[in-house]
Amino acid sequence: MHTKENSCCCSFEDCKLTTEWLLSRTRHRPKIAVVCGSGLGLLADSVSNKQIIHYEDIPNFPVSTVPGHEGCLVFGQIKGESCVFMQGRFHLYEGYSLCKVTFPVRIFKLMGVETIIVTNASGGLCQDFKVGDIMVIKDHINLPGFAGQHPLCGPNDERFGIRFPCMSDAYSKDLRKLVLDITAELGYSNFVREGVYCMVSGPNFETIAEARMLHILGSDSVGMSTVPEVTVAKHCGLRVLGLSLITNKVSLDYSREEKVNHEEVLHISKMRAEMLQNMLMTFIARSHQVETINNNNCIFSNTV
Ligand SMILES: O=P(O)(O)O[C@H]1O[C@H](CO)[C@@H](O)[C@H]1O
Ligand SMILES: Nc1nc2[nH]cnc2c(=O)[nH]1
Repeated sequence: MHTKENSCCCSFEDCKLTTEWLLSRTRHRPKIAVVCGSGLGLLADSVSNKQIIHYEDIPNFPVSTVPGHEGCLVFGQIKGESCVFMQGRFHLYEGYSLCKVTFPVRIFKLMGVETIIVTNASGGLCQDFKVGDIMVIKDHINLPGFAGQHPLCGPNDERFGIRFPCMSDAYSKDLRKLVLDITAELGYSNFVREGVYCMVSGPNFETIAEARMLHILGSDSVGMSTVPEVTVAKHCGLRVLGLSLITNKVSLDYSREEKVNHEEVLHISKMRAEMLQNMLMTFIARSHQVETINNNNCIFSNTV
């Protein structure tokens, strides 16, 4: 639980220091950030004029501890658009506070990023979903947040955003429409869905009773990430697109014998990364078509 004393390990000044360090080491000025989910680091393969910076070299940055999360920032361009890819994200179950988990999102904001694309691997709860489907995230359920594990708990720094941000439109409707149009053009509509992602803390996968409960609550897929990053992104006025790769079907039935494991998650992610990459490249090239920036909350913008 957060207390007043330990609630913020990543102050505005810490963020500023890290941002200045990065801006002094790269000429890239990304407008789009992509967070790569488990096994999805390959998404950065199509970046041109690459510059790679390892997390361990960046002041205040956490390091990746989970297989399938490489642990570096990849700066460069996709079809002329300046981007940064996070090859490796941080999770609550790694022992990081949610301030640390979401630290990179604030750094991106301070660097001048306007749009964040958050990807993940998740388990399908919706019975219509198949392994390998891609779910465009329409909304989320912040289950740890209900219990006080929330990245915005603690003193609110108005330079990032307001105390009580609205979350009913966390995932930009315009960006969702654009990505759905693109998937139709690419002929991917048969395996692209829209749905609600639920975050649990992990690290264990769900019991059957838990999975049934999440399904009844309206979750279409479940994972152990994304929601803190999206919450902080929305708080500071970034436009958000969320894409969830269904790597396994979550069992709702005591008679099912299949058992999920992380290796299988990584295997499916790698198999589907190319398709996701095609979607992302086209999306990034056309994202400027959607001009509406969610800047209502943040009073601080790229003036570090
Ligand atoms: O959400 P990402 O980072 O894609 O990873 C997902 O895959 C891992 C479990 O296999 C968990 O970390 C879960 O959250
Ligand atoms: N909690 C959870 N996270 C996942 N990440 C990938 N698959 C799953 C899953 O089935 N459950």
